[in-house]
Amino acid sequence: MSPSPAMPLSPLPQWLAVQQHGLVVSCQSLPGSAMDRTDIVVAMAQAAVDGGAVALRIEGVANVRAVAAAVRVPVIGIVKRDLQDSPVRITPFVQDVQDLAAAGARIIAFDATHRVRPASVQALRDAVHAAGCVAMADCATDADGLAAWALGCELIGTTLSGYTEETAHLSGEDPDFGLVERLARVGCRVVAEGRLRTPAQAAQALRSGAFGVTVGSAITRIEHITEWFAHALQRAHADAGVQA
Ligand SMILES: CC(=O)N[C@H](C=O)[C@@H](O)[C@H](O)[C@H](O)COP(=O)(O)O
Repeated sequence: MSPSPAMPLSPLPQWLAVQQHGLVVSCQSLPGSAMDRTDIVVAMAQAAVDGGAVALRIEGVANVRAVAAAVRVPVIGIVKRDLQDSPVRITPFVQDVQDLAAAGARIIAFDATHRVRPASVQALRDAVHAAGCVAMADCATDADGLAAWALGCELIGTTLSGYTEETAHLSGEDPDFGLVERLARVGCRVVAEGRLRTPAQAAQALRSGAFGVTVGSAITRIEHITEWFAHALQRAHADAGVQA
């Protein structure tokens, strides 16, 4: 990305400004898992708040409604859909935005990547603002982030780095600290999100210039956490077998 002059920060409501440098916990059960129940999502959300989360990222209108009623911190609402004619999954429709706002989300996140999509980034941003909410643009690249920031989205998430065709080479890698740093350096308000697994990585994201940090799987997806440990044991066992 060619260097560009720092861009002015878009205004942020006071209730969100005070949460700068805080931890957002994404409480998203894997679809169909034993944890995929609204009462469990609410319990995870409450436990995350008790642990110090300043905001929660919640998927699905019913889950957003239940969590927003149960906690005092802001909810970042999303809806995930698997569409036939677009790779965009996160909050693809204007109607999704309106439903999330009605359910109590104060921040609404949506896919802001440059891909074939049912609703433009601008239309989604307009709908978020018309509902009186804060717009979080889930991005994969510098170009996505800069475009969303220029459109007036208040938060730029690195959520989709590693999850698009263009960035697939980054999947399985560390968090995309480079993307956080480059976008923050040119003046974007960045939320680091995606593949943050440890407190040290969360701290590194802040040092890279992030406004806030979102952690999901490493806190709320027992299946993933268990797999990480189980695979580590299998690898250690296999290594020991080779050495024996
Ligand atoms: C790519 C995509 O669809 N990400 C989703 C966005 O809401 C969630 O599945 C992630 O859990 C979330 O972004 C947090 O990331 P991590 O679970 O790596 O901490």
